[in-house]
Amino acid sequence: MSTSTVDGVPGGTIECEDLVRIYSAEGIEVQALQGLTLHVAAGDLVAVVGASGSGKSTLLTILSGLDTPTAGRARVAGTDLLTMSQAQRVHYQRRTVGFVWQQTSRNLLPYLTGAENVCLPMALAGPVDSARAEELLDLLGVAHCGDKRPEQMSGGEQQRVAIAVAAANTPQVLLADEPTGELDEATSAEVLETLRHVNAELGMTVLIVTHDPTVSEHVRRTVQIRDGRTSTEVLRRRETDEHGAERHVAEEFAVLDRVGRMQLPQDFVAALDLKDRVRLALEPDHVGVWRDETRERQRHEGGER
Ligand SMILES: Nc1ncnc2c1ncn2[C@@H]1O[C@H](COP(=O)(O)OP(=O)(O)OP(=O)(O)O)[C@@H](O)[C@H]1O
Repeated sequence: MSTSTVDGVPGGTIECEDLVRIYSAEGIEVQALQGLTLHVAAGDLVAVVGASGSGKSTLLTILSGLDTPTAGRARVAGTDLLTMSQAQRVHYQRRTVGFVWQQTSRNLLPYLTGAENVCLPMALAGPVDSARAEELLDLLGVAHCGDKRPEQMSGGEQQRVAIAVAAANTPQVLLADEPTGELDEATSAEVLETLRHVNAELGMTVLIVTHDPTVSEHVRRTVQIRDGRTSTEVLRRRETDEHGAERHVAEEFAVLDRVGRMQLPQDFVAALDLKDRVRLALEPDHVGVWRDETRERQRHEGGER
């Protein structure tokens, strides 16, 4: 297969600094994002994971240009999401970013075939290149769905065609909101591999938002959101030992913001029963964090008196 028409544009960066989103409903304010900072390099493949209500969908809605943050900075592929005009927003949504949503009904029109669905975003943005649509479906392993309507496809096929739709206008960034939410484990793995393929073959930056922790096995970088802020990250890489054997190495990092704030992973806090106040010490090459024994001592002495 020729790659001449499916060549992508180089991926775009995602830069979020101190992002805040406050929803007000009937006098009650909810801080869905509380100063979230996230930087994604061009061409990277990143998963954002977090519990229900942690702010994942809010972040994705902002990155897709459907919502505006209350405060902070957000730039995607050089577009400032806080100051863009209406015309820029339309261009941004048609050309700069592509989206895959959890619900297939939001991704594909039921009365169009797979190929027609892929051609639709092209028609909205300019001339239709049906050869490119076919090549995209082929690249994503769903060429056989070109003539089928969504109801004639399996859930996994629908999501892979949806990825082709999202990639139709060669966006620099592809955003996926719970793309495997309605799929079983094996089909989920297939869809995640398809996103990985899009990233590797077309060079698009791919950001997947999910509550599914197994996604981290398919991506290089997993960012955890907690209470509307990025808390920890896991980076995965392949390493070859001196005998030539390949192994996967996963390292956990905490995210430090501009003013030096970070969140300790929940399991670290629980393991050492850390609460209220911790003792800190700067060592030559690391920072030590201990339980506040002084408080316990004072409490103990107070009890003895
Ligand atoms: N339109 C809205 N109006 C009021 N509050 C909202 C709105 N959208 C989200 N929220 C609140 O903001 C917080 C973050 O919600 P968000 O949907 O971003 O979380 P999430 O991590 O995507 O959760 P889930 O995995 O359940 O979709 C939650 O407390 C939610 O109730």
